[in-house]
Amino acid sequence: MILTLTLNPSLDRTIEIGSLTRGAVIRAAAAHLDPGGKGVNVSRALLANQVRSCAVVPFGGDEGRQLVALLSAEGIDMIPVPVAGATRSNVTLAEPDGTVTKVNEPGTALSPAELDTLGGAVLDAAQSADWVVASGSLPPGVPVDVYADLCRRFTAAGIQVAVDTSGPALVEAVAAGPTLVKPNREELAEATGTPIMCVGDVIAAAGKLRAMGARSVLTSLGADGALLMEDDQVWYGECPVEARRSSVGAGDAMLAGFLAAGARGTRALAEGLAWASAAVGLRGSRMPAPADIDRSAVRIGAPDPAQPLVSGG
Ligand SMILES: Nc1ncnc2c1ncn2[C@@H]1O[C@H](COP(=O)(O)OP(=O)(O)OP(=O)(O)O)[C@@H](O)[C@H]1O
Ligand SMILES: O=P(O)(O)OC[C@@]1(O)O[C@H](CO)[C@@H](O)[C@@H]1O
Repeated sequence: MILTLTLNPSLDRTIEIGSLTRGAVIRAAAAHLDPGGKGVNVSRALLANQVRSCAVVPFGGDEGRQLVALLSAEGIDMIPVPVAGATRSNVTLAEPDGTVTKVNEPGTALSPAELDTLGGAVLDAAQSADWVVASGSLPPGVPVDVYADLCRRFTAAGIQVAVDTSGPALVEAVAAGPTLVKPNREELAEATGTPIMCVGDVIAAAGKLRAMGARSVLTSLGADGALLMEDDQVWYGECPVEARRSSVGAGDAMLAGFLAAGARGTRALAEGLAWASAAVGLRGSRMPAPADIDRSAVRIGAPDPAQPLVSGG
């Protein structure tokens, strides 16, 4: 079972527009409301593909109750933890060519008592877990080493830990020796303080994260695919998408597919790429089901360090 923790979940509202014009009144073509948050999405993707997962989710206010209702409607196995602050709403403006502009609220602070309750829920549920996935941003007021602390506890107990976050929380978590981290290009560049313009830069930066403590580094690179570094091996892969609709949640789908396929080597990398590309072809932050996933377009091989990264970085 894969347990996910999302300290900062969200209601994800995706609004489909023709084009983004600042200062204008834009008449939306359609709108979608999805349950969101990075760990939540990992659990949603796993559920959609019949892989056992449980999501620990703080929720507050009418928005939090709506989040829990949406997750219940999807059949998510979850441990909802009531908190005082209202669950945030994040808005995506999606254009016909797949370009997305995203506005994420900071979320509301968690009190030390609420954080303790969440930590206890995770520790209890982790007793029957193979993996713990700590994923997403931290709400205001949460100590930056919260993922690192959980990482130390679980690795000491022999439970594998995956972390997908950014900034100081990622740097702190890496130092705690997680089994796996899943930064995107920008998060990797920020964590290592190195510009990332080509595949060789990704390899060097992922090597820095391993030297800092991470055991495996799965770096997602948007339209440029992904690079996996584990032990002394490196693989690069890509999976073109015919019709981009929304890349929101594609990294979460990648992590879910990678974990579902055993979280090591080219088979897991290929599955992560296939799930991620499927997510890009779906509206909003929908997670792919088996019927959405096409593995035939996945290409895996040795990286070419000189290959430039062409998607936005
Ligand atoms: N335009 C695209 N074409 C093909 N694949 C894409 C595209 N955008 C994203 N992907 C796939 O999705 C994966 C994750 O994308 P990205 O690197 O943007 O992750 P992310 O920033 O963590 O996403 P999110 O935080 O929204 O989950 C990529 O590694 C790639 O496999
Ligand atoms: O603010 P964070 O936690 O970094 O990201 C939150 C978020 O953008 O991540 C998911 C996509 O990965 C969305 O469901 C959600 O809105």
